[in-house]
Amino acid sequence: TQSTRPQRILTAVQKNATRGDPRSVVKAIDHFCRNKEWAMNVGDEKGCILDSVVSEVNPATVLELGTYCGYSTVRIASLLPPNAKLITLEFNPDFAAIARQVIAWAGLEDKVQLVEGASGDWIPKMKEQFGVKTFDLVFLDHWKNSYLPDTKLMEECGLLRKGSVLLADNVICPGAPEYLEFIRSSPRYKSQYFKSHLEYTKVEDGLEKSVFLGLVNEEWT
Ligand SMILES: Cn1cnc(CNC(=O)c2cc(-c3ccc(F)cc3)cc(O)c2O)c1
Ligand SMILES: [Mg+2]
Repeated sequence: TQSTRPQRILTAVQKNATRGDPRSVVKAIDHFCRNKEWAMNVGDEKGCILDSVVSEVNPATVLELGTYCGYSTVRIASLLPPNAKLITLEFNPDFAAIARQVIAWAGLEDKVQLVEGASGDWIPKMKEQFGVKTFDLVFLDHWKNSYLPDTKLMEECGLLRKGSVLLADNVICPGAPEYLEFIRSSPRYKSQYFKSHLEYTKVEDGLEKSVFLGLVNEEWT
C-alpha cells in the first residue's frame, strides 16, 4: 500500500535523526521537506522565530493547536524548563499517530500530551481533564478559520491570563484575515507581526505574536 507523506516524514526521521536528540529530528524533517517533499511544518525560518518567543516566554504551560507531524511540538518541547507541560491538539488521527512516534523519537514524550479531537470540543475541557489553570503560551497552527473562534473560546473558558502569549502561524499564507483583524483591533491584545516566509519557500508569510492584556477597564463602562 502507498505510504502517506507523514509516514515518509517519520521514515526520514527514523533513518537520519538520532534517538533522543530533538535538534537532529528537526534537522531531518527540514532536510526532507526542503529537498524531497514540501510539507506544512512551521519550518526552519519561522521555527527560529518560534524558538525565540518560546525562550522569551519560558512557559510552564503551552497549548499547541494543530500538531501535524510533531515538528513544532518537538521544537517547543525541547526548549521547555523541567516540569513544564505542552498539550498539543490534532484533529486528524493519521497525523496524530505519526506525531506520537516523532515526539517519542525525539525523547520528549514526558513533556508532551498529544490529544486527538476537535479544538472546539477540547478547549472547554482543559481545566477538568488536564488540571490546567491558564496557558502561558498558545501556538495556533491548525485550521486558519478556527484561529478566531478558538481564541474567543479560550478567553471565555478563562484559559488566558494577563500576559499569556498567542503566537499564530500562517497569518499571511494561507492567511487568517478575520483573526488578524480582530486581534490587531482589540484593546485586550498587544500584537506584533514577525515577517518571514512560507516554510521551505520564498512566498511571504509571517507569525503574529499577541499578548493578552486581561479585561481592560473600559469594558465595564
Ligand atoms: C489538513 N490540515 C490539517 N491541519 C491543517 C492546518 N494547517 C494548515 O492548513 C497549513 C497550510 C499551509 C499551506 C498549505 C498549502 C499552501 F499552498 C500554502 C500553505 C501551511 C501551513 O503552515 C499550515 O499550517 C490543515
Ligand atoms: Mg502552519
